[in-house]
Amino acid sequence: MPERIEDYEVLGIIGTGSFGTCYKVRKRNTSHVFVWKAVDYGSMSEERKKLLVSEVNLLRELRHPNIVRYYDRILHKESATIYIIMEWCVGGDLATMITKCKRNNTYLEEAFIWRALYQTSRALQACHSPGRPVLHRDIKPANLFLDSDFNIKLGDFGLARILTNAKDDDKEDENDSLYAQTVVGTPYYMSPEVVKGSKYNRKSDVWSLGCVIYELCSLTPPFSSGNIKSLTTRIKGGRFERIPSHYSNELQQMITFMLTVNHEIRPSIETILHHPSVVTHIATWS
Ligand SMILES: CN(C)CCCNS(=O)(=O)c1cccc(Nc2nc(OCC3CCCCC3)c3[nH]cnc3n2)c1
Repeated sequence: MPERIEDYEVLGIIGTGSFGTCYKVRKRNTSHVFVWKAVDYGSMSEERKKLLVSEVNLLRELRHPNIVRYYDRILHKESATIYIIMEWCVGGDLATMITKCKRNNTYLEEAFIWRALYQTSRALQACHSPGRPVLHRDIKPANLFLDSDFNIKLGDFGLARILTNAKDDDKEDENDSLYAQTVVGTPYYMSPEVVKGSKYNRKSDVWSLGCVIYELCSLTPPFSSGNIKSLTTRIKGGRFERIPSHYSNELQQMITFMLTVNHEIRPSIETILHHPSVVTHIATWS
């Protein structure tokens, strides 16, 4: 029996993402808490709607301990809204965690940062697997969530890409780079190759992940500026301050490796997961 929106009780709104409104909901018959993202598809063209439904169906197949679980979708024709039902991540997102550290003048534990690197890499490995290259395109702290055991959950798969364009279906964006279209804020995590207009590729996710891991250490992104022009110049230059001195040289070297400007020599996710530093740190933790 397909689910209906009446099966859920809305507990509250938690915000609007790059594509729709996000609610915390409780399923009436089990009391389990979920998130649903309500997306208005009323203004979408027929083919965009088909793309959206096929993308959401694809997401339901993405089952991984470090990827936010997509459970189901409810097509509410009366309001031309699709409700995407997802796992509620009780620990919130890394952007909020970084903000709290800045406010309290505290730094994150190095062990947590290695774990975040490992778990996010495992999530990307699942997306980069040859069978189904679902490139993420929007790796940033606000898209990385935490469960009750502080495990990382990568969220907002692909959706941002498809749904951000949904609004202006009629007009094509002048900048065709899909990544640029999905960036709803300042592109702090955009890779040099995408800045230069090349196609987004698996190594672009590695660059963005490098920026996120840097930010978990320094509480600020490796490349920032007041305007996009100088930000993109800094990204292409690839130079950044060392992470705070209490973090190990090993972690500094791993981040430097991921932030290699030339994507051809930048490590792949596989290289990162098999890197001796990662293997050593994960062994001490697990
Ligand atoms: C940085 N801020 C904009 C957001 C801070 C975050 N606070 S919050 O939203 O209340 C909060 C507090 C505690 C837990 C959670 N859990 C959670 N949040 C999601 O999305 C957040 C939402 C995404 C669109 C933009 C607005 C925020 C999930 N998506 C799938 N599973 C999710 N689980 C959220």
